Amino acid sequence: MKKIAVCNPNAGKGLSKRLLSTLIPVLQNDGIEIWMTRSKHDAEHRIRDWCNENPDLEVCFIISGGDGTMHEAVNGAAGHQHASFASIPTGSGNDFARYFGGFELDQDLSAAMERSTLSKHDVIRYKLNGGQTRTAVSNMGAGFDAEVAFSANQSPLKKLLNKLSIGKVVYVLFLVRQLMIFKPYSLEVTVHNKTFLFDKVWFATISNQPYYGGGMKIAPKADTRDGELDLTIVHGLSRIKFLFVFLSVFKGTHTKFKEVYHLRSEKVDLKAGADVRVHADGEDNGLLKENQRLTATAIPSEILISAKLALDES
Ligand SMILES: Nc1ncnc2c1ncn2[C@@H]1O[C@H](COP(=O)(O)OP(=O)(O)OP(=O)(O)O)[C@@H](O)[C@H]1O
Repeated sequence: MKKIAVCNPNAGKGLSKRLLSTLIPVLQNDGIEIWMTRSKHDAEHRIRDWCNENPDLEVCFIISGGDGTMHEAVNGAAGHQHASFASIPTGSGNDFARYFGGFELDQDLSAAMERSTLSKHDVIRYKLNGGQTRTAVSNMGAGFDAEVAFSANQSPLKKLLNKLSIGKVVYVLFLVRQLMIFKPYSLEVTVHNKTFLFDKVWFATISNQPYYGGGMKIAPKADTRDGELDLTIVHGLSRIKFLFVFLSVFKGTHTKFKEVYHLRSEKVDLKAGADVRVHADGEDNGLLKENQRLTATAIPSEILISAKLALDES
């Protein structure tokens, strides 16, 4: 099988650049083709071009980066019947690798991949504001969390703090800022042909697997082999209580609060009462426009993942 390593030097708040000096000789030694991404969306475009030129070749895209790079890779390869994916987690969040299992930087990668398991998993197929259909692997969401990530990533402060190796501080600063200014919104949710209205929503997350935001267990029981999506809505809270509940997501204990609504369905349809920012696998997807829809469907056994451990063994 052809193996292509797609390496994002920008992942891990720049840390990846240093890690790549260890990784590249290993990849070269294993005879793996190496692509360095040159900009945002580069991985997606190059993978799409490669798949169009080689529709019948079996390929494993080994992603050295975080969840955003994996998101781009999976979208680039959409429709290619013979693609699989593996992760060498060098991002900041790495929720894909946290759940599926990633490969280490300095090991004999080819040998490790020989011993690994290939398994099929569900993905989230979604449409925003009636636009193009896209895929998320781990999760997507609308509201507070998407706004924190967006504003932190836009900020010139981020570059400066990354240089000082304290890049995570910028998220804390923007979390506090959003906590003060975020305006909870109303949300119409349609599942199983029934429509529910939620008021004062802080965020709504659609999960394929438990983790998001770098290890927060937002949907503790989500499973990528059940053909369903887990919807979590946090609503009707004061700012102070929201902070408390948001922090409890790290442990997955938020589910006991009455303001945290959860359900499981193969399809979810959301309509917001205001413009709300959306992320997919932590990547900014722009705004869900007022009175427009975000529809998400679980596509069973759609993605082939090469991982160090079968999930049953982990
Ligand atoms: N050469 C590059 N220069 C600038 N940005 C890039 C480059 N290559 C990829 N990117 C972008 O870098 C962003 C961050 O990548 P990624 O999400 O993989 O890392 P991360 O944010 O550190 O990890 P995680 O998503 O797991 O928290 C993505 O939006 C991706 O499109």
